[in-house]
Amino acid sequence: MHTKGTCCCSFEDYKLTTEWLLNQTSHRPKVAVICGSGLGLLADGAANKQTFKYQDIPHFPVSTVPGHEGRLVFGMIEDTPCVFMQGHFHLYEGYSLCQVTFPVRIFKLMGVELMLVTNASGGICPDFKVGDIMIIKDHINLPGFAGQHPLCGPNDERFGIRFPSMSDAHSKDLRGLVLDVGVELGCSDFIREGVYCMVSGPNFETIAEARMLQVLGCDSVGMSMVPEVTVAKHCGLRVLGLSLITNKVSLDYSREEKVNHEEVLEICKMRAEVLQKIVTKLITRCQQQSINTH
Ligand SMILES: O=P(O)(O)O[C@H]1O[C@H](CO)[C@@H](O)[C@H]1O
Ligand SMILES: Nc1nc2[nH]cnc2c(=O)[nH]1
Repeated sequence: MHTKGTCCCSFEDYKLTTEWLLNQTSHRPKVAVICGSGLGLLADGAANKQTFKYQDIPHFPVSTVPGHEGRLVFGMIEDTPCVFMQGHFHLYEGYSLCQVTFPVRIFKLMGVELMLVTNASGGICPDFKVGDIMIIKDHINLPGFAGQHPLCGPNDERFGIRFPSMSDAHSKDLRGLVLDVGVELGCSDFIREGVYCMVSGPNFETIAEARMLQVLGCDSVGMSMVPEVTVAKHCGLRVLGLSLITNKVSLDYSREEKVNHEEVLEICKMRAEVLQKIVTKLITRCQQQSINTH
């Protein structure tokens, strides 16, 4: 399982990792939060924390990208038991999509009902500003169009059906709730909604590629999240994605600025605190309204 580039997770692998974790912790999470680049501190608000390094968890891939700590943190947000992934996995690291999405099925087997995904992305929509938080309304699975899809291969009915619908991948109720939370926290002026496109990376877009994505209806672009959301939806989890706009994607040949990962991490640092408040309030509101259950 630690070998890169192979698609090799059996039901027994998922079960073994789940049982190992459940034997090591008394936490029984209902909500999973995947923290994107530079956003690991979303776990800081949790109480009663118990932390595992990815390298110590059987079958877990390890993080290789700066800004991804590589730790699984269990903890309570008020009365809700949660698990946070401080760092997630990418195709460009050399992992198969089976490895990239491995934790999602562990969450399912542990009893998680709701998955929140955060990430960093480049803004394509001309109205977006650096620092905006985009509620993901929908996504485009560009690698999936070329056969790089986490559900390719034999379907395991214990997780979900062969041909799952993705037309409601991103929960409408939860998207509405983020808008309400934004008003309560006084930050609705930088909360947006839009379509996220996944590319494999690791290079940032050429101008021609960025223009193509704009024509396709993409509001932002990044290198993650879509495989995890697809696998989560396949196995019946509710999903909400929040993408921090860390840079404006160049659509113009006369523009001199070039994006880099350090700048991405800098913007994440600037907005992590407010994102943490949104995530915490959202989880609390879900608990109050019991909308994290089906
Ligand atoms: O999607 P996350 O991992 O948050 O980060 C985004 O930022 C990194 C590039 O700077 C890439 O990993 C891209 O996907
Ligand atoms: N592909 C891509 N990923 C990003 N992650 C953060 N910014 C960007 C971007 O501009 N393009």
